[in-house]
Amino acid sequence: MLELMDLSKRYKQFYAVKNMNMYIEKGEIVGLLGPNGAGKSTAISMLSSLIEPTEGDVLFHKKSILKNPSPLRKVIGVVPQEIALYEELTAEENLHFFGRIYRMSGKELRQKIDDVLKLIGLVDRRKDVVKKFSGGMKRRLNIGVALLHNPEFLIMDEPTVGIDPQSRSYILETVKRLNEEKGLTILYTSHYMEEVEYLCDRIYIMDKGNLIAVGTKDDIKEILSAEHTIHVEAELLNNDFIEALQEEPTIKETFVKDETITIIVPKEINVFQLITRLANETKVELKSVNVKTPTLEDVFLHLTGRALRD
Ligand SMILES: Nc1ncnc2c1ncn2[C@@H]1O[C@H](COP(=O)(O)OP(=O)(O)OP(=O)(O)O)[C@@H](O)[C@H]1O
Repeated sequence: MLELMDLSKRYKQFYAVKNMNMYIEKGEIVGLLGPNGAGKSTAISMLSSLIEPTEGDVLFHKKSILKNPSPLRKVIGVVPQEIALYEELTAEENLHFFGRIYRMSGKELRQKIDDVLKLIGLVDRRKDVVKKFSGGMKRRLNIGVALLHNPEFLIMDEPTVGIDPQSRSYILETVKRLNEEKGLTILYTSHYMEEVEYLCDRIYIMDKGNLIAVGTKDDIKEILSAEHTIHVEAELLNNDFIEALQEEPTIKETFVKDETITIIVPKEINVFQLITRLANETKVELKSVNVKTPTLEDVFLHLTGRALRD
């Protein structure tokens, strides 16, 4: 349905997106994952024809959107990262305002506003002004605006940033339902691994403007198939232990977060023996050493040497 062909965006000498290739089939939820500044928003802006690429092309049903963006524009809904709502208007008034921009009116618009309010779980709050809403409710209304004109293809730019866990899971469930029940094609960008893992069949991972991994969840996890990801917990971590792990040549990556150390080692290494020895030498009391099923987060760590939320 949609294809990105060697798409690049350059600002002076700096490539925000470089040679990006991607396809999205009808009915899919595709994940675009990457840390802040990876180039996700720039890619989305190009593929939704908001900004022009420096090089490359975007094809919608095999036709370039650069020459003629209107067939795509008619069927996409974009949920921007920034909340775009009028604080002084009620939820209903906001939907009405944006519906009018989509040239909807009368009974059709009233019916659609009712449907959307139900879908985003804000029927009871329809008469409340947006400035009284929590961050999560604003995000949900932001999504509602993008759904007013019955889009076939929904682009969501980090729709769960900075919200409470309930709103987050509500949004994730809504995205799943929109796909399963209404057949909506969705491009979902996030820097949360677990969201993309939960929602998407196919995933593109970006870093510093480049795609660094592409495939199904299983394909991407396969990248780690020759390695184990181990989580090490200690009573009290000390720097000597961390340094010993970092300097150990058989350990590929060492990453410390709170009291847990994650390391990546080739499968053939007897990791329990190794860690116990290093802990003894540096006088660290181990709490647990667990081999984990690799997550996409581990894949990102493996590919870039950095955690996704650095
Ligand atoms: N108009 C612009 N001029 C110059 N540099 C830009 C411009 N827009 C984006 N960039 C740079 O391009 C890079 C990618 O930005 P982009 O917003 O696409 O990343 P992102 O993955 O969406 O991250 P975030 O989650 O922080 O929005 C960043 O380094 C950003 O500073």
